[in-house]
Amino acid sequence: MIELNSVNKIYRTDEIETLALENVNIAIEKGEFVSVMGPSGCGKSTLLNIVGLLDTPTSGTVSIDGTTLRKMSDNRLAAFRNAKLGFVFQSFHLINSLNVLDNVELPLIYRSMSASERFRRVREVLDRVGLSHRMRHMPSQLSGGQCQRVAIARAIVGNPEIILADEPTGNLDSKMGAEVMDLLHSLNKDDGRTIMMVTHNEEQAKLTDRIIRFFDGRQVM
Ligand SMILES: Nc1ncnc2c1ncn2[C@@H]1O[C@H](COP(=O)(O)OP(=O)(O)OP(=O)(O)O)[C@@H](O)[C@H]1O
Repeated sequence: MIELNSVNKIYRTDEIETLALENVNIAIEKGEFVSVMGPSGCGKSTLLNIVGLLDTPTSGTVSIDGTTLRKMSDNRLAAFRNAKLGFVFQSFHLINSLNVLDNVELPLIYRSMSASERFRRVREVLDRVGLSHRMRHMPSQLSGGQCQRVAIARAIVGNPEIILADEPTGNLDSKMGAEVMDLLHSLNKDDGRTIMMVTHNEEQAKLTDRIIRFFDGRQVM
């Protein structure tokens, strides 16, 4: 379902070239929960950005559900990303000036949905993450774990098949981290969503279906 073939990514600055990904070949099946691990600077975020269509490989191809993404226009790419992918980040990336409801509603604004339909959907996902009673709170009035659950609600509100999570528990204590992991496992097992998660936490990675390890831009077995 997610397929990377011979993907290379080179960052060029005036002074140096960095080969951030070298000949990466990955296939992730629908419904899999995969962890990506490796030391700092080995290319994990680059990989997630490429799978998330936020960046393009220097060479090689990325396809999602059989659609090869190289040839798409920016507009189509944005629509594809909005429909297929949900993102969760280490530092939540909530908009601090918007309340929980408005943050979660954001991905739906670009869809042709009535306001009442959008509200119904936001309520549904906030119920799913156990936070509908915090709908009118601002992010600053929530705990870190609650912020991450709001971010997860925002990631799933558009019903994407794939969730890309970049160190989703990196800013949380172990109890809140465990709650967020339980939620991700439920989104995988109960809702059948495919999850690709970058993590530094070996214990969490062991509980996923598969660990992809990187070192210096290359996959290691
Ligand atoms: N925009 C950029 N321009 C130049 N070099 C970059 C850029 N982004 C990343 N790199 C380099 O590419 C390599 C891979 O970086 P990446 O952020 O993917 O690593 P990472 O494994 O996610 O690291 P961390 O665990 O510290 O977040 C690093 O050597 C980094 O310095």
